[in-house]
Amino acid sequence: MKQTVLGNIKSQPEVLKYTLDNQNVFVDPFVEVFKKHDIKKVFFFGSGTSYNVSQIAAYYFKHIVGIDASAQYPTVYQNYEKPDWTGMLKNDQILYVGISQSGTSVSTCEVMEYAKKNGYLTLAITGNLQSKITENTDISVHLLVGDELTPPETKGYTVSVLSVYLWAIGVAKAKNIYTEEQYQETLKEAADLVNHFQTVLDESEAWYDRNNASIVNSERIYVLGYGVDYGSMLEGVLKAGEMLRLPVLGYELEEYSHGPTMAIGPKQTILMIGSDEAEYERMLQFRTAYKKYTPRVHVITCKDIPDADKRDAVFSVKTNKYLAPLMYTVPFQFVAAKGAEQVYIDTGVDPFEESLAHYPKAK
Ligand SMILES: N[C@@H]1[C@@H](O)[C@H](O)[C@@H](COP(=O)(O)O)O[C@@H]1O
Repeated sequence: MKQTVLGNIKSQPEVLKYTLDNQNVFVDPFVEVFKKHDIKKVFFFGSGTSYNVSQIAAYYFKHIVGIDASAQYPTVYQNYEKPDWTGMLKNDQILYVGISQSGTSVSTCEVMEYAKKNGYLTLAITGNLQSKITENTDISVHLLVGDELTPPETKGYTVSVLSVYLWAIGVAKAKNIYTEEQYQETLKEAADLVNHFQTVLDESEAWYDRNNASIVNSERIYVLGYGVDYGSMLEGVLKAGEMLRLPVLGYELEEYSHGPTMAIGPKQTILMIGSDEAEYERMLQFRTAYKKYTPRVHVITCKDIPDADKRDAVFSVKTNKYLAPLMYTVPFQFVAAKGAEQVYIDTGVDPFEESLAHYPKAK
């Protein structure tokens, strides 16, 4: 049967559970690199959805593992950055991680080749272990998403975020940053979220269904995020942009208040993503202010909002701020896929036929 984006979205409870249950496949080889080498810095690379995952991965490695980590656009990195501007690190203290579900994104493959040629440690995570990216990396591990045969990635995103989270807590355990007890506790939190993912889907779809009329009729959509959910914001922008195809703009929460607000109007939709971090109260302050200019203000969170209304998606499933991006992306998946369906866009077809972004698939 032909895959659909909506079908892939709805398969997430199952595919996330499979990923969690089989995590040794991709966690063990990754943690091994940290056991063998004194890694001081990690670069994460990816394109599109996989770049957005890289943003979240870098956050995890900085804030869970306590290591220097960053997400980079492959081409920008290759042309304008250096592995170590201080010149103090040895090659085997720097790890390059390429994230590519297909394994064929041109710039991600190229930056990994560049890193390998220059003698740095390279590791890829991909859904296809025969793909191009695996030719250019020391180690390739399997992204357990199965086939995603639609042009936009949805389940690929959540499986990738869960995978990089499991990497981070696995490394935290190996480096004694987490005690065995803390590790088990965090693993349990991940399992709890995965086991409740059907509720996340149901609540996201119900939220979309009660708000769809105003969302698909927006003159533009703004997505605002902060902290770890800066990456969630990027993914929200990408999904709505590639499927619903309305003008969609994304900003860091505070940054949006510096100018873009001059254009605010009643036919604009503002979607704010909020985890349990320093900016949470600030987001609620902005929510009250923006509501004076447009009624279409939505907060997506699992924290309590004292005056939550039907525009907000307040999940009954609760989780920590690191895992929350897994669920906060789901409302955007529905905006993108169901919204597209309602305006007769076929998300199974990519109308842009130029094969510039990807290498051809391995046979
Ligand atoms: N339209 C897709 C995006 O949805 C995807 O995120 C990107 C990266 O793909 P990959 O993860 O396979 O490198 O490729 C294409 O551009």
